[in-house]
This record gives sequence, C-alpha cells and structure tokens, in this order.
Amino acid sequence: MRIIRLTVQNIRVHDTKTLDFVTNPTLITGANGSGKTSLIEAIYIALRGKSFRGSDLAVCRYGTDFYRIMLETDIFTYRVQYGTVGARKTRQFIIDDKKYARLPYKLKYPIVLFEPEDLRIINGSPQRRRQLVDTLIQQYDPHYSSQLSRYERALQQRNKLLKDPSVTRDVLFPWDVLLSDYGAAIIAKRQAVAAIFHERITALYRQIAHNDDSVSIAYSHNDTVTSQQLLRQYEEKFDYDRAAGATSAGPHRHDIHIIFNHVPAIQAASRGECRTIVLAMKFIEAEYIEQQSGMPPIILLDDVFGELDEQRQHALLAEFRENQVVMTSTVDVH
Ligand SMILES: Nc1ncnc2c1ncn2[C@@H]1O[C@H](COP(=O)(O)OP(=O)(O)OP(=O)(O)O)[C@@H](O)[C@H]1O
Repeated sequence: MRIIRLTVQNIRVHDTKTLDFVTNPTLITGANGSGKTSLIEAIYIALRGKSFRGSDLAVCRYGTDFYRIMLETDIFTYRVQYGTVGARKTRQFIIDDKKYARLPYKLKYPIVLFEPEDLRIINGSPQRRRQLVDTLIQQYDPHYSSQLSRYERALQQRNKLLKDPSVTRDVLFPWDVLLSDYGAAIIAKRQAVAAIFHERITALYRQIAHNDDSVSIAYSHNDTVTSQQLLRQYEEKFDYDRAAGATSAGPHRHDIHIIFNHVPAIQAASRGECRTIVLAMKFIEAEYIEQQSGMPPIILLDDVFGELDEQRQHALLAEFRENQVVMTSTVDVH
C-alpha cells in the first residue's frame, strides 16, 4: 500500500494542511514546533487507530474540540473524524464509505515508527521494552490486543481487591484464573519475539556498525510458563501481594534484557552504540512484521535521520528501499 495524500484539519498546530507523497522517501521539513510530528501522528492514527503520543482531545488544535484526517492511499481512503456526536465525544473511521467506531483489525496497516524517544528502549523502564514487543505483536496477531487488555483489566480488579485487608484467596481465585490464562499466552508470544530479536540482532548490528561487537536479547523469564504454573505463582504470592496491595508476579512485571558484549547495554554501550542497537531492533521489527503479516510496513522516521552518521543513514535507506518511508527533519537531508 502506498500513501498518496494526507489532509488534516485541527491536528495540533495545524488548522488545515495537505501533503502530497510524490517521492519515496518523502521528507517533511520545518522549524521546531512547526508540526512535523503532528503529521506523522495523523498518519499513525489513520492506519493504526490511535495516536502514539496522546489522547484524541490532546490532538485537537487548542481551542477546538474536533479533528479530521483523510489519508488517501492507492487502495483505500481512510477518514478519521473525532468530535461531538449527540452528547458524546466519539471517534469514527470511514473507509471507502463504511463507518466504524474502531478501526477494524483487517484495515489496520503496519507501521514501524522511529522517534527520538526510542533510546529509552535501552535506558528507560521495563515498561518501555514491554511496549516495544507488545506493539510489534499487535501488528500481526489479531488476538493480542484483546489478550493484553483483558489481562490488564483482571490485574486492576485483583489489585483493587488486594487493597482490602479482609480479602481471601477464594475471592481472588477467579481473577487468578483469568490472569494465568491470558498471562501465559502473553508470555509465550513475547518469548517468541524476543527469540527472533536475539537470533538476528548481532548480525544486523555488525552490518550497520562494521565491527565485531555482539548483542544479545532475552526475555526476563526464559522457561515456558503454563497457565497452571502461573496460577500457582499468583496463589503462592498471596500473602506478599496482600501486604503490598499489588500483584507481584506475571507478565506486567517482566522485562526484555539487552546485553552488549556480555554486559547490560544500559551499563556498557555508548550513546552511539545504543542508537545502533535500537536501529537494528527496528530493522528486525520491520522484517518480522512483514514476514508475519505479508505487508511491508510503512516506515515513519521522526527526527531521527539527521542524528545518524552517514554510514547509518545509508544502512537505513538500503534496508527500507522496498518500503514507503516518511521522514521529518528540521533541515534538508540528502
Ligand atoms: N493540541 C494542540 N493544539 C495546538 N498546538 C499544539 C497542540 N499540541 C501541541 N501543540 C504544539 O504544536 C507544535 C507542533 O508540535 P510537533 O511536535 O508536531 O512539531 P515538530 O515540528 O515535530 O517539532 P520538533 O521539530 O521540535 O520535533 C508544538 O509547538 C506544540 O507545542
């Protein structure tokens, strides 16, 4: 699929704006604060169903309470309308004249987003790394989003019950069962993706950096976890969890370890090396999504291209020569 034209209304700093995608890569340039990321965000909302950096209301231009996006591609025209319908704020997707309250899974199109914040994959919290893997799986697995949100809802309920000092094991049991069923499925899918990262990362790192450094990636819990084992963990931690008022076991506490030359990357890798690890991970993300979904993801490079040295810029464009690439920069890049 190719994006041909983007038109937005009331998207952050933009009143109305139209952008034609004539070349590939398409470069969006402008001063800081001119609204480049907002255009990337609009593409993301149209193709993935929600923003990567804020609520719908935050997306509306200050002083307004609605926005519109029209993304014309060579296959569909995606329209997104956020605003007031009756007494409620709603978002509506209109794709080739059919209306949807949520963007249907089969109309979502895969995207790999590179943004300056990506270095947090290395130096941020475990949540940031879980998010990377979860967002990746969601792009090709139609069941994963609902497994995650059901796990999250059960977790919130269990944590709420744990705040009550009189809570018993029996009261928690139905939630433990739900958590262990969804949790085991989530862990297995994350482990599979971590294994793919591990398999490819060193070769890709060396291809970009032209040296012999090695990188390894591992899910924090390597063994296969069945739902029965997970259920036992929730039950065994009952006293601890009640004292803490929160659930201490399960995939919401897991991490993805990134090791650079046998030492955790956060301790050992320089900023440039971290950037290269992240770049290699993004390459794997794009490759794997295409392999699993059969669709070459659209690559959105927000303000990152200019930060790479020439060698890495070449590696990036060579890797994505078959993909549509949209990039933003404050300066012209050649
Ligand atoms: N809801 C909103 N309404 C109006 N302006 C907003 C809204 N949200 C953010 N802004 C402003 O919009 C501007 C554009 O932000 P955006 O991140 O798209 O710019 P950018 O061109 O990517 O900037 P940079 O080069 O600094 O990354 C910023 O000045 C921001 O403060």
